[in-house]
Amino acid sequence: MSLDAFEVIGGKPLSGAVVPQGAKNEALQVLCATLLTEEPVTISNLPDILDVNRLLELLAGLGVSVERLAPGTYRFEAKSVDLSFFQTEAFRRDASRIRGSVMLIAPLLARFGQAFLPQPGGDKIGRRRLDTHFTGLQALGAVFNYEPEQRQYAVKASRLKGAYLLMDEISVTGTANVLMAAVLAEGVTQIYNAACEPYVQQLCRMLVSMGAKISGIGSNLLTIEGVSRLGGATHRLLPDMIEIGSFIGLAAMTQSELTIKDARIDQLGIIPRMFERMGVKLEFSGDDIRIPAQEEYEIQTFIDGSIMTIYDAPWPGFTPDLMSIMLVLATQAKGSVLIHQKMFESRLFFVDKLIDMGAQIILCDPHRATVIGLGRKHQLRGISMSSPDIRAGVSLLIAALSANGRSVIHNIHQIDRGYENIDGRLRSLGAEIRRIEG
Ligand SMILES: CC(=O)N[C@H]1[C@@H](OP(=O)(O)OP(=O)(O)OC[C@H]2O[C@@H](n3ccc(=O)[nH]c3=O)[C@H](O)[C@@H]2O)O[C@H](CO)[C@@H](O)[C@@H]1O
Ligand SMILES: C=C(OP(=O)(O)O)C(=O)O
Repeated sequence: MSLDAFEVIGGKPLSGAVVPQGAKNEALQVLCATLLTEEPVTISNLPDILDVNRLLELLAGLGVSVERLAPGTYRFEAKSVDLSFFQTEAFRRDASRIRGSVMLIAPLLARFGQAFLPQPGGDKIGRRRLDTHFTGLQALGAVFNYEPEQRQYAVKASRLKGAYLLMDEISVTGTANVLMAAVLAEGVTQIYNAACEPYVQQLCRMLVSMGAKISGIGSNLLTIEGVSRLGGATHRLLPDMIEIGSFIGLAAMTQSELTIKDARIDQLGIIPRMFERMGVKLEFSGDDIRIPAQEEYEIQTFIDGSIMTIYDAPWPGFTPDLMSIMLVLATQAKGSVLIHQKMFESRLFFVDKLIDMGAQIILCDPHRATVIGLGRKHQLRGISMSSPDIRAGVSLLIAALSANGRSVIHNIHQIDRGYENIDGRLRSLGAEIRRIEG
């Protein structure tokens, strides 16, 4: 049996400073982009997490030279790419484990004229369609084929030609894919209704430093003038904004004083403001965020006195990946909030575990949950539970750290997908947590 569970003894305030890891979702994009050139690309601040390590293995399998220069810093050289790797069982297995593998498609299509992909993995949080990716690539001239029996996607193109694209939804990885095809396409491409999350902006910046011509970075209209080849680059990942939000939630729930160092506050959009709406005090000093120990926090109401709603939206709206953290945070707040998870259909079901721990939550439907904050009148109680997805997993971990007594969280490889050495870092803040068989 593997050590796939955490044992947590909760109820202890933590204290200290944390440096956020590099952003998981940015890492998955820029790693795929290394395939766009035969010249060396060096990327630093890569987090040591399951999803990144799996993608590194996929790149190595494709023949990319992957050289670790220092912890978190790697040099990539995609000089001789081996497309026969697509036919291997290793490729099928590893590519279907992570969501990020979907972004291998466009760079391979753009540089070698073909790509295959099994149904990519990632969180099981409801339907996650890929239509936007493929209709975008088709508009640039690719021929697309889906084999339903094998759940396998294939694309081919002898040449890609720039076009005007109105994306049918704002997709983060979809935008990244089409963008990576467009940079090497002939002529001008416009991507309207593009996603503009910091992950996508960072990918654009790295592509520009490789020689791509992109304007409109940070907006929902990207204009790309294709070039015939791209060169090498050096790129550093932003701190992971979802991890930053997770630590803010952790500090408030456990009444701890924590400092998040080098948080790139300028890149966090409305994330800090949303925590402030939940009553969490934040102090900004330079690029650090200090969360003072707070006995209680009170959820604000809207100006007219009506109940607060927190809902997700494409950037610059509030990221769906922090909705579970907001929900758990609300369980101990003073006041009530409606959590409205608009994007994903199965991301709120973990509330059952919080209810078992003593939280007051009404799951209205798969997208909405009303939380009636306990206002610290009762502490949550430790229980045994299983982590359904990465963010629910961390939310349950936060709940367990704030709860009275012992909790066991199973299925923690879900958390390890996106949080580097989370138990070690929590221990250094004073948490009682260890890995056990599960
Ligand atoms: C590896 C990676 O980067 N994963 C992130 C990426 O996933 P990913 O790129 O897979 O997610 P998409 O942006 O494509 O869309 C997410 C889901 O929301 C739906 N949708 C999308 C836009 C919209 O306005 N309304 C709507 O309902 C889509 O149909 C899809 O089911 O972006 C998601 C949305 O920020 C994040 O949760 C994931 O962590
Ligand atoms: C949903 C997430 O990841 P993925 O898209 O890799 O499943 C996430 O990071 O919250």
